[in-house]
Formats: sequence, C-alpha cells, structure tokens
Amino acid sequence: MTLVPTIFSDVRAITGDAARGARTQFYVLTTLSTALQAAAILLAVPLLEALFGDTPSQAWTWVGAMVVTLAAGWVSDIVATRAGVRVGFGLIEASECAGVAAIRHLDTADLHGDRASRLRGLVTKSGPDSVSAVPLLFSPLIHAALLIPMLAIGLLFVSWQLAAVALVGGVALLVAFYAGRAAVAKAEDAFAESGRALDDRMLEFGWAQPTLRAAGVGTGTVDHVVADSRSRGFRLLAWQVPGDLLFTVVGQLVLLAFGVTTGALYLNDDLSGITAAAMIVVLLRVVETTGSLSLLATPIAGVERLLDELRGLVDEDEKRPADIAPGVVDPSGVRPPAVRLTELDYRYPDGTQALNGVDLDIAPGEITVLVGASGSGKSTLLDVLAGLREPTMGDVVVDGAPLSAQERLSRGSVVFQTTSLRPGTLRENVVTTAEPDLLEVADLARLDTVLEALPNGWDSRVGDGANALSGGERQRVGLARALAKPAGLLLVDEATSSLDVITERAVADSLRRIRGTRTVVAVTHRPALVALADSVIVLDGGRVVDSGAVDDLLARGGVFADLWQRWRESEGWQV
Ligand SMILES: Nc1ncnc2c1ncn2[C@@H]1O[C@H](COP(=O)(O)OP(=O)(O)OP(=O)(O)O)[C@@H](O)[C@H]1O
Repeated sequence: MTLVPTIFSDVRAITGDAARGARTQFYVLTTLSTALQAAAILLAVPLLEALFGDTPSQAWTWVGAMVVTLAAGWVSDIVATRAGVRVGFGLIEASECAGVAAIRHLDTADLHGDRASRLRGLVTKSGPDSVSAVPLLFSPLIHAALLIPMLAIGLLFVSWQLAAVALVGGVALLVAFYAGRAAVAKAEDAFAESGRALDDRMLEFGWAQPTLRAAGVGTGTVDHVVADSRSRGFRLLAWQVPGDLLFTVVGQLVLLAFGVTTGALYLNDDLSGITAAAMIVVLLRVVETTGSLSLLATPIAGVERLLDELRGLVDEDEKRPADIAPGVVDPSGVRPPAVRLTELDYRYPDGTQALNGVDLDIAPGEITVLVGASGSGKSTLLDVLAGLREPTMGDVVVDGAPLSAQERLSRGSVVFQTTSLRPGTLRENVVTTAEPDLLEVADLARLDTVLEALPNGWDSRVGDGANALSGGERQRVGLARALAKPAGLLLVDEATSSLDVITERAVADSLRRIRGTRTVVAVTHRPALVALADSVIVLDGGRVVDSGAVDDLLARGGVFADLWQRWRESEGWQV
C-alpha cells in the first residue's frame, strides 16, 4: 500500500538537494501534462455537441482548442522527460559514489560473498535502469494515477453522478493496484530469500563436502532448501495471479459502473445523446489508462526494489565516517598528536647514560623511524615515549602539554620487540581497552593466517603455551593489540631478527594504511620499513646526530648512509 510514497521518497533521499530543481520540474510538468490530457479528452464533449448540434461551425473553435491543449501537453511532456533524465543521472551518480565507497569498505570475508555480488550488480545495473525508470515508468504512473481524478473534476461540469463514479472508480483502481502489488512483492521477497538460502547451502556444501558427506547430512540440508525454494516459487505464482486478477476485476467493475450510469442518465433525460456518446470517448481513455497501470505493475516492482537497495547504500555511505586525511581524527575518534622532546636525558640505575640531550619534533600523523647502531639508545627513547621510563631530565610534550609517564602510557600503544601472550583467548589478547573493529584489525595486522590455523578463530586459547604461535605470529598479535587500542601514538620496536617476511609485510602494510591517522615512531633496521618514513632520526651514543627524509640522508652520506649500506648487504646474505 505504500508503493507510490516509497519510490518517490526513495528518489528524493537518493538524489538529495542536488537534483531538487530537476525533481520539482519533472513532477510539476508531468502533472501539468496530465491535466492538459484530461482537458483535451473532455473537450470532446463541447466538440461533439457543436458538431451534431445547431452550430456545427463552432466545432472548429473546439478542434483548435483541442489541438492547442494537446500540443501544450506534448511540450510539457518533452520538457518533463528531459528533467526526468536529469533525475535519473542524479540516481546514477549517487549509486556510483555510494556503491564504490561500499565496495572499498567491504570486509575481506565479504569479497566473494552475496554482498559483493549484489553491490557489483547494483553499481553496473542501476545505471541504465535508473535513467530510464524516471521518464519511462514514473511518468506513466503519475499520468495513470492522476488522469482519472482529473477527469472526475472535469466531469463535474457535465454530470456530478459521472464525476462521482470516476472519482470512486479511480480510487478503487489505485487501491486494487497497490493491494495486488503488495501481495506479490511479499511473495517475491520470500522467493528471493529462499534463493539466497539455497545459494548459502550450496556454497556450504561445496566447502565442507567431505565432512558433511561423512556425517551423512550434506545432501539432506541441500534437499531441504531446494524444497523450500520450490514451495515459495509456487506461493509467488499463487499470489501473482490473484494480484493481477483483482486489478482486472475492479477495472471492469468501474467501467461497468461508468457505462451503466451514463446509460441511466441518458434514459432519464439528464444527459443528451451527444454527451452520452462523448462519454464513450472518456470511457475509452479510462480503459487505456487502467490497462497501462496494470502493465506497469511488474516493472515498477523492479524499480522499487532497485531504489530500496540504492537508498540503503546511500544511507550506509552517509553514516560511514569520511575517509581519513592526514592529521584528522581516525575512526576511533583519536587524533594523531604532535610530540616534542626537549633536552631529554635518560640514565640507567647503573649509571649508563642511554640518552643525552635529545631534542626532537615529531609531526602529527607522520611516520618517524629511529635508526642507529646497536646501543645507540633507540629502544630507550621508545620506552620513554611509551611512558615505560621517566626521563632523568627534560620533558615529553604531547600536543603542547608535558605528559607524565602514566599519561603517556594511556595515550600510546606499543608493539614490543617480542610479544608476550597472557593465558586466554586470542580475542582477550588483542582487545584490551575499547571494542575495536576486529575484522579491520585482523586485516591490518595480517592475522588471517593465524586465525585460520586456530581451531576456534578469535575464541581459541593462545596464551599459556596453548596453540603455540611462532615468533612472527606473536608479533602480528602484538601489532593487532596495538592497533586495537584507540591511541593516537603508535610506537613500534621491531627486533630485526624476529621479523619473518609475512610479519614485515604486515607491519609495512599497516604503517602505509594508517599513515595520517596516528603519529608513528618506529625502530627498525628493515630498509622496506625505513623507506616508509616521512622522517628518519639518526641516534649515536644517545644523541641525535642527523635527521631528515631518507633520500636527503642518503645524499648526505654519513652514519645513515653507512647503516643503509650495511642493512642492504645483510639482507643480501639472508636471501
Ligand atoms: N637495563 C639496562 N641497564 C643498563 N644499561 C642498559 C639497559 N638497557 C640498555 N642499556 C644500555 O643503554 C644504551 C642504549 O641501549 P638501547 O637498548 O636503548 O639501544 P638500542 O639502540 O635500542 O640497541 P639495540 O639496537 O641493540 O636494541 C646501551 O649502551 C645499553 O647497553
């Protein structure tokens, strides 16, 4: 029963303010063209009365009026169609933007699933369908819905009884149309749902064939959904037939009532013979209109579904946080901070001076890599940043405010050289403070292979020696744990030796993808990771001896260029 409001409000919601002008023009002109059509039909009454009455020469006046009215109707139809095409293009634009955004945000698990194929279909199919739907389907629907009430208004000047029959009949036809459509749409949804269930069972059966066969249950589950799908198909047919039938029967009853009323009025001398004949012209037009309305039912249902899906896509896109640009808040609501170190010293209790007057400016959202020979103070500096050590002298200033070790601990997340797991599930080891998007975290940290290897995925016990993970796998859990924490400062202390290729790639991918959303400080010896740096800080004997972009440092020669040369050579040995 809500067919008309739904498709019109869907178009408004999808195309938004940008297409408001085109939408208004389309609706106003289509309504005007319908009014002109109704007027042209009703002009048949004075035309026939003049032609067969006492003043046949006056018929020319009415013929002229009819021609002008029809021509004006055609002109408004043409302009309305152009506006309708513009609205259709508005639908395409919206569906492309929202569809592409939705595809980009698909979870890895969905890539081959039902959602991916529906999105693909929506983005490719909605284009031509949307452009043609507005002028080719909406126009006749508006014509069909408004013509009969408009004829009824015009008929008030001929006979109020005929006007009443036309009005009541028009409403009855629309109600029959919507009621039939609603029943068919419900059955169609049930049929589509059973189709999806069948797809799922078949996929499931394909994946787990040996196990299901061995258990003797596989074919049973598939048989069950096939039977369900078939019975819903029959139900769809069972609703389609009475839906169409209802409309046809109501249509014929309205025509009968119109004919009988015209006949009765003529016999009572309330209507002249000529006017009664003119009513046949009106009757023929009503028949044509109701016929076209019944033909529209199926295509309108298709457009209704398409618009419904498009609207879902657009709503989803509007709710999604905007793509992250450097320096803005990341989806967890955390802003990457600017960090400044001033005259920082750190002395170990045994008297070793690990950091000596370190002055540093770390820009928000940038990747800063600390490099230096063994013992140069990189890990100590990272520990100070993380809040694991309090400097002997100097401050760690975050976004303009000097922070205590405790405050730094809560503002940053750390990937340590080795990741220790506590007894408990993988989920408990990764989720510490907030409720993160685990799919995204797993994707960023390349936890997919770890999850696959574990018997119960996120709920597998991993700590305490259970399901022993390799060093690289533990590092990826550590990376996931750091990424799951809504902290703007990410500190990565990578022990070169424990990084396998997958883990190195996971770290590199993560850094690349989160660039701009977190301020990253990493200690690494891997050229692939160093190359990602916006800025490299070279430490030697606890002091900053050089800093800058990789290319600048290489061009300058010195400590960094020597280190770089050594890393490349050692990588060559590893190969
Ligand atoms: N717990 C400790 N107690 C005393 N001295 C320490 C301690 N940890 C590190 N040091 C010393 O502090 C200095 C800086 O060490 P740090 O571990 O920060 O260097 P690094 O550059 O990270 O070295 P590596 O690359 O080998 O990890 C070194 O001289 C080291 O011997």
